[in-house]
Amino acid sequence: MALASENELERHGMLTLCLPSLSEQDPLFNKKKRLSDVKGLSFEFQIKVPSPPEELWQMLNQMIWAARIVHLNEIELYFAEDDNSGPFSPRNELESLGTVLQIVKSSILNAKTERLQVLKFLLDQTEDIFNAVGAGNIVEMISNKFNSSAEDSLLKWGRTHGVETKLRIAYFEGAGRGAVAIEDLSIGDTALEIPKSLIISEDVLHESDMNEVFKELDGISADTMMLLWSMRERHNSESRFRFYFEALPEEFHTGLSFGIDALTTLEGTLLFEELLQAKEHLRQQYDELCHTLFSNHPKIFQPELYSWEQFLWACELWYSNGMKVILSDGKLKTCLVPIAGLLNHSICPHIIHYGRVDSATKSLKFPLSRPCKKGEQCYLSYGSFPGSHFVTFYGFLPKGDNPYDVIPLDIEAPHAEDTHSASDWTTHMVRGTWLSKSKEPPSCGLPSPLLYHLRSIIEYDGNQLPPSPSRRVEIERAVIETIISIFKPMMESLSHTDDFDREISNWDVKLALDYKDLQRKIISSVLASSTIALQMLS
Ligand SMILES: C[S@@+](CC[C@H](N)C(=O)[O-])C[C@H]1O[C@@H](n2cnc3c(N)ncnc32)[C@H](O)[C@@H]1O
Repeated sequence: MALASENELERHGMLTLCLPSLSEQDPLFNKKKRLSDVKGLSFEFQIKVPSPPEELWQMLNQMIWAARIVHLNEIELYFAEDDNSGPFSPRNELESLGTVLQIVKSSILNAKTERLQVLKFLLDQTEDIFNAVGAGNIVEMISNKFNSSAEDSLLKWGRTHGVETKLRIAYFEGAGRGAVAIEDLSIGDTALEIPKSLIISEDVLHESDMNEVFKELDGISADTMMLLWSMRERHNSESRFRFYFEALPEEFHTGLSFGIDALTTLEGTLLFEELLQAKEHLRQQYDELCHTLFSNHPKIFQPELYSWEQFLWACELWYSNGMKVILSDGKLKTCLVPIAGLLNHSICPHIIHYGRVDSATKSLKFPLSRPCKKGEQCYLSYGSFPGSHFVTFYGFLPKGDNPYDVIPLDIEAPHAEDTHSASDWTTHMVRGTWLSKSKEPPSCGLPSPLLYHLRSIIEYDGNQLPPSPSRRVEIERAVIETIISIFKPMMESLSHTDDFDREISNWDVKLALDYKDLQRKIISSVLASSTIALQMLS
């Protein structure tokens, strides 16, 4: 039967709204398709006009569910249980509601009378849900007064060069400087706009005498060149980015600067190994550069500006302040963006999309994905990272429940022929089971892909027949016991009492202790859920 065209449907009093459907280019396409099929969701929605509010509500919910699936990232999808329709994370929720809002808004443009009423209803409801996302997830920081002369000069310099902003700078306990809205800002408003000419990108190298030296070197990356450039530019009183460099901290407190006490505190955690490896890698890189650049070109790379400590400072600058930006030539580059670099991160950020220089305005815009009230701190998303990444490269742990705080598991994928049904996940992980909505057996909050995977390994006993009920219980018990056997030793390695008193410790030991506490909390939740699952089985 031929499908009715949209115009025909409109004549018959039907309203059609279409979400962008799942893209086959998306590497997660198959998994998302399976999930949307399980939930019986489609990406095209039709409703009679007029319809009672309950029916409109139902359709809006279905639209939001489908949008959530479209916007799931890999970690969210791993933990998205079949019986859970979301919300999956603040990030996913903001993206999904943003998509729904955009579709409703674009349909409103040409709508009249009853259709307009329906669309207005959908718009108001979506905006209310949006406001609730923020309200439920904000972990406010405490703002203190501070002497902001360097920041004032930076803002003044920015404004004279075309920066537009609806933000001011304030100081926040435990987070340093941050940006606060100077008026009520709505979704879509541009909180900050930085002209392309103020963005520190590879382009600055073309004006630098370093470029000739870099051309002689094989294999030096653009990021390393920028790092070396910024080490010298920081001390250049003639620099056109002088106000930017003057407003940077003298020291960065990231995991890469952890002292011996903080590292000792982390022993037994994965972060301990990660930090040692990251630091060793940077030291090796420094030693190689030192040999070829600093000794062969001492006039350009003056030894007093290129110590190991200054190299580490520049690495921390780029890791904690670098932003991935698509420049006018369409290429994605890590850049330093003056003023935008003062925005702090939140799990529930206001700004998610900011990565492309607008070719019409030749500027980088920071539009809001959720409203920000006057006086509220305006947060950016640094990305969906686990705590270990934030500690290593940014030197903090985000407040609140971080849905990306996962512990990766080193479980080998079985060969397809060794199992009844190979899971389509090749890597596995856990996170705090308090984040799971499926607390009931058999999963008890443990991730289904992991249970499925272990089941498929254990189930295989050369017998292709479906297991009997008693064998099924045996398999289930073996699955949970395997999980306990992985996490019990992890917990034991973290369970000795720490040697340091948090109250009188340095920033790095405090952060290491916080990280360790978080790891303990995640592992003990996994063990508690496993114990409940075992009790249920007996
Ligand atoms: C891009 S800068 C942001 C501006 C920074 N607060 C400053 O004063 O320069 C990133 C750094 O800000 C701090 N930061 C950002 N978000 C934070 C948060 N939610 N909690 C604590 N510190 C945060 C961390 O020190 C991080 O390395």
